[in-house]
Amino acid sequence: MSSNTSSKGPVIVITGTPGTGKSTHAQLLADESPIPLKHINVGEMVKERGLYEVYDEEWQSYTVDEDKLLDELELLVAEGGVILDWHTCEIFPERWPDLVVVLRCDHALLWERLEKRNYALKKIQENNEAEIMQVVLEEARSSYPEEIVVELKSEGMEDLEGNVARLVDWIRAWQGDHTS
Ligand SMILES: Nc1ncnc2c1ncn2[C@@H]1O[C@H](COP(=O)(O)OP(=O)(O)O)[C@@H](O)[C@H]1O
Repeated sequence: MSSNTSSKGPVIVITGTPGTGKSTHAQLLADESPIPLKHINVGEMVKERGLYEVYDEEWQSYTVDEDKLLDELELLVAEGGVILDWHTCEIFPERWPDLVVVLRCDHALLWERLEKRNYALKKIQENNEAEIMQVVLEEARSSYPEEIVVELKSEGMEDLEGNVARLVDWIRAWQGDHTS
């Protein structure tokens, strides 16, 4: 069980390979949630607050300073009512999330989305392969209890709307369980 049972809102992790739709889902969920939720784009936070050790030019990515990042996030998570949006989740302590959503996307569609972002070919290939091998899903399953990990398809607008409606229902149920 999460440590956030008495807090003002649940802690929801939205994870998945880059391009699967995490930020799109997190933003819509924050807009539609019956409880105010703060959308934390962890990748942006790492960049803005300098929570990294080096920037790797070759892979166009940051090597995150995990201790610093966890210290910053701990304060936000302790308050509750947050969506943690990141392409990896295993560094978040098991006690943090009430729900871990893993978004999935057909790899050919994902390739197109990442091309539109002008990612280098090598980075597109790496992410494409990670999606095929369901790396993030396995990571989530090995880091958190089975019952809080949910795999959702994110290929079209109907998926997005259906997923967010389902998550809003989950938040209402959470609210019911945590209101005395
Ligand atoms: N379910 C979906 N249906 C249609 N387009 C989507 C869906 N999910 C994401 N997209 C599109 O794919 C791109 C990547 O989405 P984004 O939310 O930025 O992914 P992530 O945060 O996982 O990197 C965006 O252009 C977004 O509009």
